Amino acid sequence: MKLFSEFGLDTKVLRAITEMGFEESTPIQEKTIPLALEGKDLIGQAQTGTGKTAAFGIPLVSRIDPQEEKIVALIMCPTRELAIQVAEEISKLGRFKGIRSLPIYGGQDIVKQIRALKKKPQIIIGTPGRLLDHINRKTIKLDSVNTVVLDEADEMLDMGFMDDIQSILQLVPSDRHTMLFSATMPENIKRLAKQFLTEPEHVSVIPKQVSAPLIAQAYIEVQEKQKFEALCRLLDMEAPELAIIFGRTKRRVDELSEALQKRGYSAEGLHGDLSQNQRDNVMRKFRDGSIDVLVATDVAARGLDVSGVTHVINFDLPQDPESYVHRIGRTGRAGREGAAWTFVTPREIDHLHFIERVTRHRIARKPLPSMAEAIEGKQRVTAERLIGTINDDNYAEYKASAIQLLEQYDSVQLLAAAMKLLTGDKKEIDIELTPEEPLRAKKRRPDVRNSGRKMPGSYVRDGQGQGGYRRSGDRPYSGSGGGYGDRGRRDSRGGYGGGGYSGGGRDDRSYRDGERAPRKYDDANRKPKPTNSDFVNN
Ligand SMILES: Nc1ncnc2c1ncn2[C@@H]1O[C@H](COP(=O)(O)OP(=O)(O)OP(=O)(O)O)[C@@H](O)[C@H]1O
Ligand SMILES: [Mg+2]
Repeated sequence: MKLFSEFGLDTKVLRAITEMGFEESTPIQEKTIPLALEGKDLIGQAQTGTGKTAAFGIPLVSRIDPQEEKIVALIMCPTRELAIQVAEEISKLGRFKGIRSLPIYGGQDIVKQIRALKKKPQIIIGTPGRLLDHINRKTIKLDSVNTVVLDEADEMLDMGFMDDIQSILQLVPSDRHTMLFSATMPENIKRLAKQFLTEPEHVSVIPKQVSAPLIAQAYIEVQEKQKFEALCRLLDMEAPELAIIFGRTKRRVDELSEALQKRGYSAEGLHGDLSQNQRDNVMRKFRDGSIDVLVATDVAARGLDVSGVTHVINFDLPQDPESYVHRIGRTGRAGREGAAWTFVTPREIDHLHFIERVTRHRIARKPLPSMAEAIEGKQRVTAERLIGTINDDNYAEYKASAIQLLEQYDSVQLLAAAMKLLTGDKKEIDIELTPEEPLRAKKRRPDVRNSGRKMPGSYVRDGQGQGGYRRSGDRPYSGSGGGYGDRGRRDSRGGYGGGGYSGGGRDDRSYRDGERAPRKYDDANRKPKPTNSDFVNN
């Protein structure tokens, strides 16, 4: 592994990298940074959570002159949350060099964005729809842009952004430097690359061998009606530090987050029908740990990076294998371990096997956690909280009443009652969710093992990656259950005030969660590929 100090980077950029806690480059960074520093066009593919953002971000900020008063770089992302997150990382990287960057996304007050644009950012990070709005209003001009990055390009095309991306790229001078990152390389991405990239270098670090996965994958077979109880037991047993739970539809996400709250969990929902303010708030709370559970549609499946996410739970099976890989890739990032659990109803087992075949990874079957395991988990966490409070030594004012109580009651009795209170147990509250229909494969799945299809590979970690690029001072994730109240390092990304009203609203396309445009692949040579239309929501 190459150290960042060995790339010959500007000292200010290197300082920023060091302050972010990075020492060693990840494989995609090692390959991409030297090429991009030279201005070579490239197509990058690497597993989830392996630092693709810094792979393009570092050379990007390195090549920009802080004196520049025009927009010289443009980064396009599929979702608003991702635009905000990438902007945050770019701003950290460019901080000491004095680089100005700005996220531009739908749902945020356009007047506020226009005001921010007056501060002359050099880098714009945006979703295609809103970017085009600004271009049409002439509040963003692209004639000085010399670098373009397309992050999650395949997802942007799947969302129907092809026309917007093409219109935008046609406005950027053609002697630019272009970098395209994509999890998969379907024909439409190849075509886009051919049209807009110049002799691109293809940088792919997707190991073929399945070994030493950092994400432990398991599934539980469960009836639709039992899913919620199963979820509560799983959360109790595993005691995640932070968890993301994926539901199939917006209604599902709303019902599920509400139900979890009723049962005493600290959970909130995220989907495309919420206002931008609500979305920003939920993400902020999740990032700073004021909620432990994020319930989301696939809008959160791609790219989101929140440190401390130890668990991903697929409450509903995802539509396709790609979605599965991206969803579970929200954990097990940057050399850390993670756990991914998937609920499968009996009628969906075939679909699960299909996902296993495409991802070339066996998903272990696990039994439904027993009531005893759930209780044990919950009590362990409660005990840890109590002990943590003792260690903090900040409870003197409670001592007098404790002594008084001990005169009247037995100590075990008292402590047991206090623990019951602390667990916040609300098992007695009945919950009923609207059932979702099972996902089923309509016809026999083709064997796609030999289709040459490239999956983003969190499931195919190369064993050596383990810990190879852990941040300095990081503590490895210590198995399930541990560390309640010990949030470890947590990015305090926040501070992105969402505006009120949404302007042009073109981006709304990106948030049709659960009803995304069907994927189109027209490469005659490819083996049949799953498309959403292959599955029936019957
Ligand atoms: N060299 C490094 N050393 C340690 N941590 C790193 C390094 N590079 C990036 N990271 C951290 O790793 C995490 C994942 O990075 P990033 O979000 O860029 O991954 P990604 O490859 O884009 O994943 P996805 O495919 O899910 O979008 C981030 O928290 C980032 O700060
Ligand atoms: Mg990413």
